[in-house]
Amino acid sequence: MADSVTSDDQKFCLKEVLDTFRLCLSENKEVYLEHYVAGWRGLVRFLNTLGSVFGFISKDAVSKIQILVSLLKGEDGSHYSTIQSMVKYELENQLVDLTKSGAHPTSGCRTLLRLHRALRWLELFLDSLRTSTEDSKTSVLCSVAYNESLAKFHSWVVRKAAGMAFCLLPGRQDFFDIMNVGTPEQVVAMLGEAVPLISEVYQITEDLYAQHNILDLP
Ligand SMILES: CCCCCCCC/C=C\CCCCCCCC(=O)N[C@@H](COP(=O)(O)O)[C@H](O)/C=C/CCCCCCCCCCCCC
Repeated sequence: MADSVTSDDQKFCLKEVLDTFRLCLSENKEVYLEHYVAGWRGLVRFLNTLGSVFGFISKDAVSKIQILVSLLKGEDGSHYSTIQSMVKYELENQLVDLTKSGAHPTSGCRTLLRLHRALRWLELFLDSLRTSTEDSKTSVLCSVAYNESLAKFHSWVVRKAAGMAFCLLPGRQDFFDIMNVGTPEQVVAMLGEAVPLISEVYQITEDLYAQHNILDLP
Protein backbone atom coordinates (compact mmCIF):
# COMPACT_ATOMS: atom_id res chain seq x y z
CA MET A 1 0.00 0.00 0.00
CA ALA A 2 2.70 2.53 0.99
CA ASP A 3 4.44 2.07 -2.35
CA SER A 4 1.35 2.85 -4.36
CA VAL A 5 0.76 5.97 -2.29
CA THR A 6 4.27 7.34 -2.20
CA SER A 7 5.88 6.03 -5.38
CA ASP A 8 8.57 8.47 -6.41
CA ASP A 9 9.51 6.84 -9.67
CA GLN A 10 7.04 8.80 -11.79
CA LYS A 11 8.12 12.32 -12.72
CA PHE A 12 5.83 15.08 -11.51
CA CYS A 13 3.69 16.74 -14.16
CA LEU A 14 1.28 19.55 -13.32
CA LYS A 15 -0.98 18.64 -16.24
CA GLU A 16 -1.54 15.16 -14.82
CA VAL A 17 -2.50 16.60 -11.44
CA LEU A 18 -4.81 19.06 -13.16
CA ASP A 19 -6.45 16.24 -15.15
CA THR A 20 -6.89 14.23 -11.96
CA PHE A 21 -8.61 17.10 -10.17
CA ARG A 22 -10.77 17.55 -13.26
CA LEU A 23 -11.96 13.96 -12.87
CA CYS A 24 -12.98 14.69 -9.27
CA LEU A 25 -16.24 16.36 -10.18
CA SER A 26 -19.28 14.37 -11.20
CA GLU A 27 -22.01 15.84 -13.41
CA ASN A 28 -24.04 16.76 -10.36
CA LYS A 29 -20.98 18.23 -8.64
CA GLU A 30 -20.21 15.42 -6.26
CA VAL A 31 -16.50 14.91 -5.52
CA TYR A 32 -15.08 11.45 -6.32
CA LEU A 33 -12.83 10.41 -3.46
CA GLU A 34 -10.67 8.18 -5.65
CA HIS A 35 -9.65 11.08 -7.89
CA TYR A 36 -9.35 13.52 -4.97
CA VAL A 37 -6.86 11.18 -3.33
CA ALA A 38 -5.05 10.64 -6.65
CA GLY A 39 -4.71 14.43 -7.00
CA TRP A 40 -3.05 14.60 -3.58
CA ARG A 41 -0.81 11.70 -4.48
CA GLY A 42 0.43 13.68 -7.49
CA LEU A 43 1.08 16.74 -5.32
CA VAL A 44 3.04 14.66 -2.82
CA ARG A 45 5.21 13.51 -5.73
CA PHE A 46 6.04 17.17 -6.34
CA LEU A 47 6.78 17.71 -2.65
CA ASN A 48 9.09 14.70 -2.60
CA THR A 49 11.27 16.24 -5.32
CA LEU A 50 12.00 19.18 -3.00
CA GLY A 51 14.16 17.22 -0.59
CA SER A 52 14.09 15.67 2.85
CA VAL A 53 13.40 18.93 4.65
CA PHE A 54 9.80 18.59 3.41
CA GLY A 55 9.68 14.97 4.58
CA PHE A 56 7.60 15.69 7.70
CA ILE A 57 4.94 17.37 5.55
CA SER A 58 4.97 14.60 2.96
CA LYS A 59 4.75 11.96 5.70
CA ASP A 60 1.66 13.56 7.20
CA ALA A 61 -0.03 13.94 3.81
CA VAL A 62 0.81 10.32 2.88
CA SER A 63 -0.59 8.98 6.15
CA LYS A 64 -3.86 10.80 5.49
CA ILE A 65 -3.97 9.57 1.91
CA GLN A 66 -3.39 6.02 3.18
CA ILE A 67 -6.29 6.26 5.62
CA LEU A 68 -8.62 7.35 2.83
CA VAL A 69 -7.34 4.70 0.40
CA SER A 70 -7.91 2.02 3.07
CA LEU A 71 -11.50 3.20 3.53
CA LEU A 72 -12.06 3.27 -0.23
CA LYS A 73 -10.68 -0.23 -0.64
CA GLY A 74 -12.23 -1.63 2.53
CA GLU A 75 -15.40 -3.67 2.86
CA ASP A 76 -17.51 -0.52 3.18
CA GLY A 77 -15.74 1.06 0.20
CA SER A 78 -18.95 1.52 -1.77
CA HIS A 79 -19.96 4.23 0.74
CA TYR A 80 -16.75 6.11 0.01
CA SER A 81 -17.13 6.71 -3.70
CA THR A 82 -17.80 10.43 -3.22
CA ILE A 83 -17.12 12.86 -0.40
CA GLN A 84 -20.89 13.37 -0.19
CA SER A 85 -21.60 9.64 0.24
CA MET A 86 -18.75 9.34 2.77
CA VAL A 87 -20.12 12.17 4.93
CA LYS A 88 -23.65 10.74 4.80
CA TYR A 89 -22.51 7.19 5.63
CA GLU A 90 -20.15 8.11 8.45
CA LEU A 91 -22.56 10.56 10.09
CA GLU A 92 -25.57 8.26 9.81
CA ASN A 93 -23.57 5.42 11.36
CA GLN A 94 -21.93 7.46 14.14
CA LEU A 95 -18.47 6.82 12.70
CA VAL A 96 -17.18 10.34 13.35
CA ASP A 97 -15.82 11.85 16.58
CA LEU A 98 -17.68 15.15 16.55
CA THR A 99 -16.44 17.01 19.60
CA LYS A 100 -13.41 15.21 20.99
CA SER A 101 -11.20 12.43 19.76
CA GLY A 102 -12.68 9.09 20.82
CA ALA A 103 -13.57 5.84 19.13
CA HIS A 104 -13.07 7.12 15.57
CA PRO A 105 -9.81 9.11 15.47
CA THR A 106 -9.22 8.28 11.80
CA SER A 107 -12.67 8.72 10.31
CA GLY A 108 -12.83 9.61 6.63
CA CYS A 109 -14.56 12.92 7.46
CA ARG A 110 -11.85 14.00 9.90
CA THR A 111 -9.00 12.84 7.70
CA LEU A 112 -10.34 14.48 4.57
CA LEU A 113 -10.94 17.72 6.48
CA ARG A 114 -7.17 18.02 7.07
CA LEU A 115 -6.46 17.66 3.34
CA HIS A 116 -9.36 19.96 2.54
CA ARG A 117 -7.83 22.73 4.66
CA ALA A 118 -4.53 22.16 2.85
CA LEU A 119 -6.36 22.48 -0.48
CA ARG A 120 -7.22 26.07 0.42
CA TRP A 121 -3.50 26.71 0.99
CA LEU A 122 -2.80 25.18 -2.42
CA GLU A 123 -5.43 27.34 -4.12
CA LEU A 124 -3.97 30.53 -2.60
CA PHE A 125 -0.39 29.50 -3.29
CA LEU A 126 -0.99 28.54 -6.93
CA ASP A 127 -2.93 31.73 -7.52
CA SER A 128 -0.09 33.81 -6.13
CA LEU A 129 2.40 31.88 -8.29
CA ARG A 130 0.17 32.58 -11.29
CA THR A 131 0.27 36.33 -10.73
CA SER A 132 3.89 36.41 -9.53
CA THR A 133 6.71 38.18 -11.29
CA GLU A 134 10.23 36.97 -12.10
CA ASP A 135 11.64 38.41 -8.88
CA SER A 136 8.90 36.98 -6.62
CA LYS A 137 10.13 34.62 -3.91
CA THR A 138 8.32 31.28 -3.68
CA SER A 139 9.11 31.15 0.05
CA VAL A 140 7.21 34.41 0.60
CA LEU A 141 4.28 33.39 -1.61
CA CYS A 142 4.09 30.05 0.19
CA SER A 143 4.14 31.51 3.69
CA VAL A 144 1.59 34.20 2.85
CA ALA A 145 -0.77 31.50 1.53
CA TYR A 146 -0.03 29.32 4.57
CA ASN A 147 -0.65 32.12 7.08
CA GLU A 148 -3.97 32.91 5.40
CA SER A 149 -5.18 29.33 5.51
CA LEU A 150 -3.62 26.30 7.19
CA ALA A 151 -1.56 28.06 9.84
CA LYS A 152 -4.56 28.74 12.07
CA PHE A 153 -5.12 24.99 12.46
CA HIS A 154 -1.51 24.20 13.38
CA SER A 155 0.42 24.27 16.63
CA TRP A 156 3.29 26.71 17.20
CA VAL A 157 5.83 23.94 16.60
CA VAL A 158 4.32 22.91 13.27
CA ARG A 159 4.08 26.56 12.15
CA LYS A 160 7.75 27.13 12.99
CA ALA A 161 8.86 23.93 11.22
CA ALA A 162 6.77 24.80 8.17
CA GLY A 163 8.17 28.36 8.12
CA MET A 164 11.74 27.02 8.17
CA ALA A 165 11.00 24.55 5.38
CA PHE A 166 9.46 27.29 3.20
CA CYS A 167 12.77 29.20 3.34
CA LEU A 168 14.36 26.26 1.52
CA LEU A 169 11.94 26.24 -1.41
CA PRO A 170 13.55 26.54 -4.84
CA GLY A 171 13.28 29.82 -6.70
CA ARG A 172 10.39 30.60 -9.04
CA GLN A 173 12.06 29.37 -12.25
CA ASP A 174 13.24 26.08 -10.70
CA PHE A 175 9.78 25.66 -9.27
CA PHE A 176 8.24 26.14 -12.72
CA ASP A 177 10.74 23.66 -14.18
CA ILE A 178 9.68 20.96 -11.70
CA MET A 179 6.08 21.50 -12.79
CA ASN A 180 7.19 20.11 -16.13
CA VAL A 181 4.83 22.20 -18.24
CA GLY A 182 7.02 24.31 -20.54
CA THR A 183 7.72 28.02 -20.73
CA PRO A 184 6.77 30.34 -17.84
CA GLU A 185 3.88 31.59 -20.01
CA GLN A 186 2.63 28.01 -20.40
CA VAL A 187 2.95 27.44 -16.66
CA VAL A 188 0.95 30.60 -15.96
CA ALA A 189 -1.73 29.52 -18.46
CA MET A 190 -2.00 26.10 -16.84
CA LEU A 191 -2.20 27.63 -13.38
CA GLY A 192 -5.03 29.74 -14.77
CA GLU A 193 -6.92 26.49 -15.43
CA ALA A 194 -5.87 24.76 -12.23
CA VAL A 195 -6.82 27.46 -9.73
CA PRO A 196 -10.56 27.73 -10.59
CA LEU A 197 -10.82 23.95 -10.65
CA ILE A 198 -9.18 23.50 -7.25
CA SER A 199 -11.28 26.37 -5.96
CA GLU A 200 -14.48 24.66 -7.11
CA VAL A 201 -13.55 21.33 -5.49
CA TYR A 202 -12.61 23.23 -2.31
CA GLN A 203 -15.88 25.21 -2.24
CA ILE A 204 -18.12 22.20 -2.82
CA THR A 205 -16.40 20.37 0.07
CA GLU A 206 -16.49 23.45 2.28
CA ASP A 207 -20.24 23.92 1.68
CA LEU A 208 -20.90 20.24 2.37
CA TYR A 209 -18.96 20.29 5.64
CA ALA A 210 -20.61 23.58 6.68
CA GLN A 211 -24.04 22.16 5.93
CA HIS A 212 -23.33 19.23 8.26
CA ASN A 213 -21.57 21.39 10.81
CA ILE A 214 -18.37 19.33 10.66
CA LEU A 215 -15.79 22.00 9.83
CA ASP A 216 -14.19 21.72 13.29
CA LEU A 217 -13.75 17.99 13.73
CA PRO A 218 -11.11 17.20 16.39
C1 LIG B 1 1.36 22.13 -8.41
C2 LIG B 1 2.72 22.28 -7.97
C3 LIG B 1 2.99 23.27 -6.92
C4 LIG B 1 2.46 23.00 -5.60
C5 LIG B 1 2.89 21.69 -5.07
C6 LIG B 1 2.49 21.56 -3.70
C7 LIG B 1 2.78 20.23 -3.20
C8 LIG B 1 2.19 20.09 -1.86
C9 LIG B 1 1.97 18.69 -1.51
C10 LIG B 1 1.46 18.39 -0.37
C11 LIG B 1 1.04 19.47 0.57
C12 LIG B 1 1.04 19.04 1.94
C13 LIG B 1 -0.29 18.83 2.52
C14 LIG B 1 -0.15 18.85 3.98
C15 LIG B 1 -1.34 18.33 4.64
C16 LIG B 1 -1.33 18.81 6.04
C17 LIG B 1 -2.50 18.30 6.78
C18 LIG B 1 -2.43 18.87 8.19
O1 LIG B 1 -2.80 20.00 8.39
N1 LIG B 1 -1.94 18.07 9.15
C19 LIG B 1 -1.74 18.55 10.50
C20 LIG B 1 -2.92 18.18 11.35
O2 LIG B 1 -3.12 16.81 11.30
P1 LIG B 1 -3.62 16.03 12.59
O3 LIG B 1 -2.51 16.10 13.59
O4 LIG B 1 -4.84 16.75 13.07
O5 LIG B 1 -3.89 14.63 12.11
C21 LIG B 1 -0.45 18.00 11.04
O6 LIG B 1 -0.25 18.43 12.35
C22 LIG B 1 0.61 18.47 10.12
C23 LIG B 1 1.82 18.09 10.14
C24 LIG B 1 2.81 18.45 9.05
C25 LIG B 1 2.98 19.88 8.73
C26 LIG B 1 2.07 20.41 7.68
C27 LIG B 1 2.54 21.74 7.15
C28 LIG B 1 1.75 22.05 5.93
C29 LIG B 1 2.39 23.06 5.08
C30 LIG B 1 1.71 23.06 3.75
C31 LIG B 1 2.56 23.62 2.73
C32 LIG B 1 3.43 22.62 2.04
C33 LIG B 1 4.58 23.32 1.37
C34 LIG B 1 4.95 22.69 0.12
C35 LIG B 1 5.75 23.56 -0.71
C36 LIG B 1 5.55 23.43 -2.15
